[in-house]
Amino acid sequence: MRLPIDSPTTMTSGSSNFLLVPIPEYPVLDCDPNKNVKIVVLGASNVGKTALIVRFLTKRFIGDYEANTGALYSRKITLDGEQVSLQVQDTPCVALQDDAEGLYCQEQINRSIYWADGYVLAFSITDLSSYHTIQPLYQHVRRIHPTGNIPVILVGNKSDLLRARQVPSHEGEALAAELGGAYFETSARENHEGVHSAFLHLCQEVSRALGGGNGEKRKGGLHLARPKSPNMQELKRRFRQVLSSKVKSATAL
Ligand SMILES: Nc1nc2c(ncn2[C@@H]2O[C@H](COP(=O)(O)OP(=O)(O)OP(=O)(O)O)[C@@H](O)[C@H]2O)c(=O)[nH]1
Repeated sequence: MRLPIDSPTTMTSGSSNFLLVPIPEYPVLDCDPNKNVKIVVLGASNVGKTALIVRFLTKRFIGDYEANTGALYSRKITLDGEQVSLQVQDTPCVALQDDAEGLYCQEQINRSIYWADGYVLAFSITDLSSYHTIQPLYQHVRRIHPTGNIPVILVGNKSDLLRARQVPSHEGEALAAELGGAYFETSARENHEGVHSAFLHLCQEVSRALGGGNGEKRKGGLHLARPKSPNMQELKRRFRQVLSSKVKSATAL
């Protein structure tokens, strides 16, 4: 999902909840690379990748959507008492190929995988097929980073939709153990704390990896341009568009 951004305004229109959320951008150029945590959120369509990011960064849930084209968000956060520059890359969805072995994965996503230091692999507990994309997705990440530790968490989102559950918790836990990461069940819709704990855990893992010997090793391979993302101008343009259409419809009433 891609969101309209850059205004502190909350708007509601009809049945849809249209929340315009400011997510501040910070320059990261002056930052010690070891204090620059880069995370990418990956998963199948509609699992809540954008909702998770927005929940983590703004504590809010938004409910109006547009297919995600891959926004990059920057924040300063405090990790273990230290200021760290955090970048979170949202991505378009990945999908399994017909043989269910390989993945349809846009080049833009490959660049993001290469660029990132930590990985949120997200599925929806209400969508078994989204769970089935995780293993091939992890293999794909592994092909791009064949050596070293890969800080990763597995997130089973939409835990508020218990009646529609298709993936039992123990399957999530088992898969996470196989991938070497922690498992979190979250509801971006209903609960900030769960989402926050999940992202914070990953940030800490990345921060440790960057600070340690392994981090130094990986850093050598990670000096490349940050992935393309819609820039703030584009997001501002969209925000203005949305705002003016809301004003027009309000005037018409
Ligand atoms: N009930 C419920 N709905 C959620 C939750 N998280 C996201 N959604 C809804 O799921 C839909 C998809 O959310 P997105 O954040 O756009 O998902 P995405 O993975 O970014 O989707 P793509 O752009 O297709 O890749 C939206 O209708 C959200 O409102 C959740 O925790 N619970």
